[in-house]
Amino acid sequence: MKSLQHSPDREARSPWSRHNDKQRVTLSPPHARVEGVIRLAGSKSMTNRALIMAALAKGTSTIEGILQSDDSYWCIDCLTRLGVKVILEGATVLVEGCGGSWPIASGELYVGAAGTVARFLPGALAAGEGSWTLTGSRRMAERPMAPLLTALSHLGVRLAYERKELCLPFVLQSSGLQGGTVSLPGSTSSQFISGVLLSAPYAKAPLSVHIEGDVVQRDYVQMTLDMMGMFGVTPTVAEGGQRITVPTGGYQAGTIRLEPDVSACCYFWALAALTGGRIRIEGINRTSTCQPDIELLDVLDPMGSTVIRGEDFVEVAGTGQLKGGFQLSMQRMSDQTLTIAAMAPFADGPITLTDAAHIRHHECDRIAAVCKELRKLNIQVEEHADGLTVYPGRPEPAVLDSHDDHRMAMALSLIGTKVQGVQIADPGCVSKTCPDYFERLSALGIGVAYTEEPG
Ligand SMILES: O=C(O)C1=C[C@@H](OP(=O)(O)O)[C@@H](O)[C@H](O)C1
Ligand SMILES: C=C(OP(=O)(O)O)C(=O)O
Repeated sequence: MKSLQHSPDREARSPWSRHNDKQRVTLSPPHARVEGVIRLAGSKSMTNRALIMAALAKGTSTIEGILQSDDSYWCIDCLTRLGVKVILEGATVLVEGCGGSWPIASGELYVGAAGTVARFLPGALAAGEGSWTLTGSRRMAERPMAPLLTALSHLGVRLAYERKELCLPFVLQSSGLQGGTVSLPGSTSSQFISGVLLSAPYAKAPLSVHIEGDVVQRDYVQMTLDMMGMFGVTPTVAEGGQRITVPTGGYQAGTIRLEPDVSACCYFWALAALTGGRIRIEGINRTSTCQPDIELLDVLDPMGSTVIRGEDFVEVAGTGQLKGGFQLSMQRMSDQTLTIAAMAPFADGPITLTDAAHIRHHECDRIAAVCKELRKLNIQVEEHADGLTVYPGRPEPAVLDSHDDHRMAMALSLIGTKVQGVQIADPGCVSKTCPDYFERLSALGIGVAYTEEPG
């Protein structure tokens, strides 16, 4: 096989990762209708928010139903290196909070490829006193950090960059956060805003966050506010959501149960829609969840699937024939751009996805990457600055590059559930958020065969 253009950064794979000895996975369509009732691990976004707030809180918190993946591993690893006791019992963690004062006030912290850790930890560190070096994966060192770091320096944090200004790696030195007002944009990532908000209860005076302009995936900011409430802090939202003021006082420990990861659920609902199968996912309530990717259901429905929203489950049943011929803004659920792009060749009309320019700064340039891989399957695609148009077609077998991106691998694998001979390089990358993805596909009747790395 031709060598991969994007050699994976295996250092960012955690002990919770699997299949890093596999060069490729070959997928095959199922022999029978895909049917199943499944329960997935906790949301990545909720897990890392809960871990960080529990670590800052006063007292011991119990977090039930966490995700065990690379992103949460590196979060726990950083907190442990800061001297916080994190005890894992199955999918429950007990976190002995430090009350805002980190027991180990220096050292090196590696955030892996996790945007949530890279963007949430600096503020949390700055809430206490100390000097730490933050490093991350090759890609994380390229991903934007500037608005967050500029805001933190306005709040009194000192930052010294080791390679490139306003990027990882850097040394962060803090003697506590000032209060007052800080302005920052959310047009590249909502995580900058969440990162400042999570630290704000530890500022020396009330902190008011002024958001400049639109926020991509704004619902993740709401998730941050909702979860701050679970740890006893209630921010005030004004000016149509553009100003958020956080009282001082810090978090109180608590016991919380996390929802399943809806972003991962979406691949299984998409699988049902694509193959004419039926997948019920338990533990999720369509109306109460704070995870924005739930809106994929509102796309699968008009695309021709039946969506049943129960009290504690969501079920999708597909007909196997998808409707296309529409344009859709992905601003609120941009992590699902790749999922819809992978389904689109099987629809009966072109699908245009827009308002997702910021996903060029995710685990890879997702717009360029998905266009490139769809073209390898001989699918007609147009790349736009903020999205893409995918035309109906018959995908041909090909070896696809996952670009060291879990969502590229998970979304492109869906094509292999319809077409024989689709191969995905570096299947291990799914461990960023869903280490057991291929085992779950296999349990649902999809053919999953691995090719080992040579030598
Ligand atoms: O706050 C969060 O947990 C997330 C916010 C979003 O990032 P951006 O706002 O950077 O797009 C999303 O893509 C990511 O998977 C999780
Ligand atoms: C963009 C993503 O992750 P991160 O938290 O690293 O930004 C993602 O999971 O799709």
